[in-house]
Amino acid sequence: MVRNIVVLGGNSHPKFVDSVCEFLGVAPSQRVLNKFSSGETRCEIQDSVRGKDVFIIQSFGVGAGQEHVNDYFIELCIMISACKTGSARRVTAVLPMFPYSRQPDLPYTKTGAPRDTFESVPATPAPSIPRTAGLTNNVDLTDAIATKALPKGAQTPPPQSQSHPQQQQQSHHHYTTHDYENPTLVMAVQANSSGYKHWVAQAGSLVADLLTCAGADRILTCDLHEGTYQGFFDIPVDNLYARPLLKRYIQQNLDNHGFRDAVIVSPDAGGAKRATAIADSLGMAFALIHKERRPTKMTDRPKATMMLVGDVANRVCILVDDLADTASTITRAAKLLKREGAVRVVALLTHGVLSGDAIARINASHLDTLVVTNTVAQDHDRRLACPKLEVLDISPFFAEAIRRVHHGESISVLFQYD
Ligand SMILES: O=P(O)(O)OC[C@H]1O[C@H](OP(=O)(O)OP(=O)(O)O)[C@H](O)[C@@H]1O
Repeated sequence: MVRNIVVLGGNSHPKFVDSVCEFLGVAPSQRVLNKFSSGETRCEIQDSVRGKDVFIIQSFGVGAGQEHVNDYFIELCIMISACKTGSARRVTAVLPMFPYSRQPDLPYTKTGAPRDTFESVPATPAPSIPRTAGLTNNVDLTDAIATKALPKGAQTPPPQSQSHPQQQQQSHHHYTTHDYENPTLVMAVQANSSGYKHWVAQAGSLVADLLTCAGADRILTCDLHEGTYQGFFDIPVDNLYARPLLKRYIQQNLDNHGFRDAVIVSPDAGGAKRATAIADSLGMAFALIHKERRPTKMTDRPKATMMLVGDVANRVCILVDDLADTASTITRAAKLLKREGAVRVVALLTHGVLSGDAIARINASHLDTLVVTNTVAQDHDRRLACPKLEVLDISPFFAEAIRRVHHGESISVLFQYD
């Protein structure tokens, strides 16, 4: 039983909140969290938080519609703010899965360096570039300067009416971060028909700022897509690892196949560090799938091919990654591994977002088993719909981390012998 602590839950993952509270030996505090008919969130904290150490748990899976992630985020901000104005001593936002940390602040080309988004057309005024004369002279200087900024001999971009249909449909498209790999969309982002380079929003920084502005004193989360995202905050961020849980799964469930003969595979270069950490600590082999996007000729458009680095023939493959959203990364990887001779493919992930038709994709894929933790709610219907899905309970880790934060104890010690 932990004293002087308040645990509140948002609407995203009530089972997780109950489970954490059970481990801590406290009851979840009472609150009203619903919506006005206009869709605005209404929050009322019904237990006193004055002078208390408050932990607000909110996760970020996808419910029936894609809009849930943003709804849950606003809920969290409002709850934080309500506790601060209710004189809480400290408010820790507990986000088992952190939204928006996957959106890079600089969109990357998969062929190398970040795209240069610091330049725009028209360019930032400089001595060699004429300044705009103001908004009252009816001259569209945007087009004039854009034309001047084009290299000699280059074609003027087509007028708006002739733009590619895909560009016109962009506002209705449900984006994934894979869109940074889609040459058509990337070209549309880089230079639209008016010659203006679209400014890509720095959503990651904004989300960090919003949580801090709402009044969060501390963040507790797990397996951030980018570990460096912690640096976006000027409050402490504790980033837990699901690694011990995933390792235990490998040791206990793949022993019949001799887990040391299995191969840990990272489905893309971005997750290689995460996957090698597990492979190294279990003394297992490692393989990497590399997405090759370089055109072979100057005139070729970039085309994705997946390349396997490592030997998987006649072996069990364990794909390790932080998350599956549309599940296309792990299903494409599973197909390649089977083609290269893998006897069984198991995917071990921290966050099973599984949005859109991910479940159908997994069911139809070469993947034999998908193991995720419950940082994102995996309801009964989803488990029924996907017989390949297994769920590991990570709530005891969070309960222990909350207890440690409350008592000012070390969090890193949790992973010392990992
Ligand atoms: O289920 P999916 O929709 O395929 O998404 C999952 C993939 O997306 C993320 O990586 P991302 O593609 O953002 O690239 P990175 O790892 O190189 O940052 C994540 O690490 C997975 O690999």
